[in-house]
Amino acid sequence: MKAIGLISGTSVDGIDAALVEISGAGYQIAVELLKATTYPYPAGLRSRLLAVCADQPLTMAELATLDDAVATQFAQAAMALNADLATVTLIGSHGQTVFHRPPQAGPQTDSQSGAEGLGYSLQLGRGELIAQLTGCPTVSNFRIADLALGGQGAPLVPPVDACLLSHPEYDRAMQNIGGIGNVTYLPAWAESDRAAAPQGVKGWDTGPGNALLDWAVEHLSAGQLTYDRDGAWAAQGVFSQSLVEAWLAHPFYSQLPPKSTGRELFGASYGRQCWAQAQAQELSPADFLATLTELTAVSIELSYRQFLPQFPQEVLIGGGGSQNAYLMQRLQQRLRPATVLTTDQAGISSSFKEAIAFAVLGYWRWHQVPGNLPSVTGARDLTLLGQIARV
Ligand SMILES: Nc1ncnc2c1ncn2[C@@H]1O[C@H](COP(=O)(O)OP(=O)(O)OP(=O)(O)O)[C@@H](O)[C@H]1O
Ligand SMILES: CC(=O)N[C@H]1[C@@H]2OC[C@@H](O2)[C@@H](O)[C@@H]1O[C@H](C)C(=O)O
Repeated sequence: MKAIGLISGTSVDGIDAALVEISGAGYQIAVELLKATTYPYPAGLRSRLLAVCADQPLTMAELATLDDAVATQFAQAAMALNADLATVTLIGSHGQTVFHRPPQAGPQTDSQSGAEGLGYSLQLGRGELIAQLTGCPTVSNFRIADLALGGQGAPLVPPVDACLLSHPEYDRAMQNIGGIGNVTYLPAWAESDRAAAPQGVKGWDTGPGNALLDWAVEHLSAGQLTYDRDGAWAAQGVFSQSLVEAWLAHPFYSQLPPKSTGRELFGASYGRQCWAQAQAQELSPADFLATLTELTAVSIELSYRQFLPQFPQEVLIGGGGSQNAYLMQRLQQRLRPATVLTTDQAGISSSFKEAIAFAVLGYWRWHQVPGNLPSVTGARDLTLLGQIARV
């Protein structure tokens, strides 16, 4: 069947849309990318979303308006693919995360809530409106069922990574570097074993990916730039080892998986603290960007050394960070002796892998195949992910 996957990630840079042909059943699926595009948010909507992610208060009426503005942009992103939507069976839409609270260990602090320690995650862009605007049944709200089972609700892409990127003979790690970084550990998985769910797959958020870097670039360029293209600015600086070490004392890095995070920990407010510390050490803007880039690279390395069952032979990088040449160079250095490649080199688009994944998660929901992996999210059980809005 033809399906469309839509996502705007924690970078809030725009909506990735992928039209795919999916065949097969369960975990034995084949996915072909037919068309893909990135549909940027209008600048005003992007800055509003970033402000909301940074805890700017909003009324319920404003929330409703924002939700529908996001859904409208998502529908337009699907239409921008210029595909014949009558031939598309479903859209799998992740939406825009504006709030993510992982499950809390220990006693619930809010005595008003009966839901002890459960996580909560809010993605804007309601599927019902996307379905009405595009005429395609739309699966959305993928994270909530896993959260209700005590899971992190994230990352959700690892089982799709397992299907698309596992090697039959050796272990791999797939590292996504979007706004936040997340890893999927992929044990060797032979074609002949694929009738059953993948065994031993792990995955968690490793910490900041590009979110802090993007904040810093925007701040240092007084809003003229939104990201460090190819890492060219950072490459002109020298990183501060002492600051990287100080930042690595953040408790998130030593927390045992399953774990997930977001802009709540590694957003604008944390960026401002880091910049104040960098200024106290008289770091130049380029040194500061090099130091943030190093934090991303070292936090990934440490995460592997602390928590992976074994250090992988091969690491595949996906997401926008794979296009940052300076970051890729630092990762190659830090992840030795592993071979560091991009997912493109394994046949899957690094820019559109997550959009493809939400088409697959939609396909699994459509065919009643559980989409979460408790070994990744920590949920009590497998469950169907997503709610279907029909037209
Ligand atoms: N040529 C490039 N050079 C450097 N960085 C780049 C380049 N292209 C993209 N990026 C970075 O990648 C980011 C977007 O990455 P991506 O689209 O994977 O993030 P996302 O999907 O929003 O995040 P997440 O995976 O956390 O949900 C941009 O904000 C930018 O920082
Ligand atoms: C709550 C949320 O939106 N989390 C994102 C975020 O961006 C990267 C990382 O943190 C990952 O855990 C997740 O996204 C991908 C698509 C996932 O669920 O696999």
